[in-house]
Amino acid sequence: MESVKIANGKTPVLQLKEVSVSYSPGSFAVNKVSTNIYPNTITAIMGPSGCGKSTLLRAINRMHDLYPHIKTTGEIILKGKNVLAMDPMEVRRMAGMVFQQPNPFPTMSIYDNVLAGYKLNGIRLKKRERDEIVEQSLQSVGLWDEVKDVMTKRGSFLSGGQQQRLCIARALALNPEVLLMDEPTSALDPISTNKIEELLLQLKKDFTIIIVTHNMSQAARISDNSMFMYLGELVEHGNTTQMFTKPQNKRTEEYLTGVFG
Ligand SMILES: Nc1ncnc2c1ncn2[C@@H]1O[C@H](COP(=O)(O)OP(=O)(O)OP(=O)(O)O)[C@@H](O)[C@H]1O
Repeated sequence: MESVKIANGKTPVLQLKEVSVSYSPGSFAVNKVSTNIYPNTITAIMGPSGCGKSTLLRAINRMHDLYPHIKTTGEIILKGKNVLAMDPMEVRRMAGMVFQQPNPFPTMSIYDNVLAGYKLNGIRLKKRERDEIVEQSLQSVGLWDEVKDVMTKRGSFLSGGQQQRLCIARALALNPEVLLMDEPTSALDPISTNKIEELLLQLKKDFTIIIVTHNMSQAARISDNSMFMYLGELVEHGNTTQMFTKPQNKRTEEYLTGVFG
């Protein structure tokens, strides 16, 4: 398993040690995945449908906790903290999640949507702090100029691409250590997709991003490193350019060349 080539001289922001997830006893949707994710990188998780990409992403921010029958084992260390032993609310503050379908809270204003994480965490802020966080978060996703005069309108008033940028702003508002994105552009048109891709390249200067994608050209365009998963296992994790030109594993090569997928 490739790991040296992805180290960027910094301490890993996220460490996975033999992480397994099972939906039913004896079968593993994610099977002993171990690797490190380094700061200020974009990591693409690729692999055929059902290989465990979303399951792994959800394990990182403890979303499986909502269902007691789902068992997660191994160690997930985020910024030195043991995710599986932490308060799930704190984990979700440190590991922001963005989904395939833009999901702003439909009855909330754009302004309140950006601050939703604070509300859920019961964190009270002064009006000046709220205004600052909203402006800064919307600026960082390039949405401020488009929405600053319609801040009281509902999030659902925006276009799909704008809604997705609002959801990214909502995650960034909490200043997460890692941004987890599950196929964030697959419901968007090419122009909105392009905008999000450019945005992610900007955001990696300040954040660490993990993105599940079925779109190999997207992975090649924006990611520094790629993980290839197959049947719940992490087959290869390496520098994206290297993986696309010289995959180490035959399965990775077959997937990338379209033999299966
Ligand atoms: N809630 C669930 N209950 C039971 N099994 C599940 C559940 N969610 C996923 N699985 C199973 O776990 C395995 C991994 O699914 P997962 O959704 O993580 O794969 P994926 O690689 O993200 O797939 P896709 O690319 O199609 O989104 C699959 O066999 C799937 O059927």
